[in-house]
Amino acid sequence: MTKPIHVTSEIGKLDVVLLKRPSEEVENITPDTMSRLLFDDIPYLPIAQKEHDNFAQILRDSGTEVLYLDDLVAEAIESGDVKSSFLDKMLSESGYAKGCDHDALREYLINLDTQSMVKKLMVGVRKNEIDFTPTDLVSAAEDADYPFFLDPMPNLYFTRDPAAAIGEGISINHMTYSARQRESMFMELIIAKHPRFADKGVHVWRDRNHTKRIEGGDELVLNNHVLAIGVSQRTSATAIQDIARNLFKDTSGFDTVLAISIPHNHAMMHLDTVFTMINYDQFTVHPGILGKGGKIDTWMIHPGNGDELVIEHGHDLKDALKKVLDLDDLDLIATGGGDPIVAPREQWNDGSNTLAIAPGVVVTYDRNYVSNEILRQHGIKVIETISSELSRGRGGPRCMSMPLVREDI
Ligand SMILES: NC(=O)NCCC[C@H](N)C(=O)O
Repeated sequence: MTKPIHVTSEIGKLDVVLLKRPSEEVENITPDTMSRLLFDDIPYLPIAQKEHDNFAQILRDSGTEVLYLDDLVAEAIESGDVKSSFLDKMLSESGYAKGCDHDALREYLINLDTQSMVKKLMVGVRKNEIDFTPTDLVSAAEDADYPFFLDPMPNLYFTRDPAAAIGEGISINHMTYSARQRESMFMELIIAKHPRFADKGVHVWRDRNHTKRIEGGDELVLNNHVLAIGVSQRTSATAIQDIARNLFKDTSGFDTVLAISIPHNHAMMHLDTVFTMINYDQFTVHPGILGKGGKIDTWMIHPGNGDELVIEHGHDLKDALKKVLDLDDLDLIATGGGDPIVAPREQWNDGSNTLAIAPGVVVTYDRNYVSNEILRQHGIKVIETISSELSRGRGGPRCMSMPLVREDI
């Protein structure tokens, strides 16, 4: 029987995927909180939902089973009978370990049915929702005008980042910014308590109880023994070495981690915003990540003695990919055709962030029409999804999907 998690490539036919339909958490973004919540604008929710439904339907029409995060979380809570303990953990990680505001929030949330409680945790709790005025010292010292008890989690529709499926296991991530750190609690809960995953032999290659950061947008499964990881704004060297050690010593089958350095900025926050695998030997690459003469820093990591890692530094992405994939040649397809105006414009709206649903078949945003046409010229089948509002969160089709099962290639 297929395992609940089985991902041995970026391109094998997508059988099962995890999505999160954007909901009212997006309507809790304000101009004041926008940049801290990692958004560049405020999406218009009804259109964002229509666009997301369109994306989900494309996947279903391609034979993919679509699971939704909030459903799995509610089912895991019910099945594990952990409503109370999960709520306490969430409140604690939201800054309310105890005290009168903890008690008021707890009272409000625990009395909701499980689905409503889960939704509320994701959407956030505004101060005016609860008839309660904190009188404790800590609250008095805080900004009285701040509108939320619990911050919204508007980035949840980017299911790619809080966790990553690798082989028959998962990395559950300690994320970089506080705006997203609580998100991975949901996947931790699902793996531990949901009947589809719990006690089904899902390995946790690295859990979220770390201080060093890693995010799923940086974790690309190139094949059944090679993982590429971005050295980025969101993923640290320590976390890369940690997960490499765990993969090498466990039963993962992985023997190579290829770390790829990318610029540390918001537009290119993860490796998958600038580089994705779309066929056995074809990749999208944003030319902005390549330095003089097309150079880029890479580190090929292999197991050494005991816990040691053997690390080989290089400067050529194509060479490194040819080596780890055992290919004579490969096709790096430049976003926007490498045009100095088109490439950064389309990359900004995730023109490099393609989701492969089978070898040579990708889902992309329709707005990146230059890059889409170039992909077609390179023989790729491109299925476009509508994208005016979803793209305001700075993530594309790969960011919005977490593959759980792919066919082997
Ligand atoms: N893998 C990705 O690149 N995900 C996009 C995440 C966008 C989100 N607003 C963030 O900044 O984390």
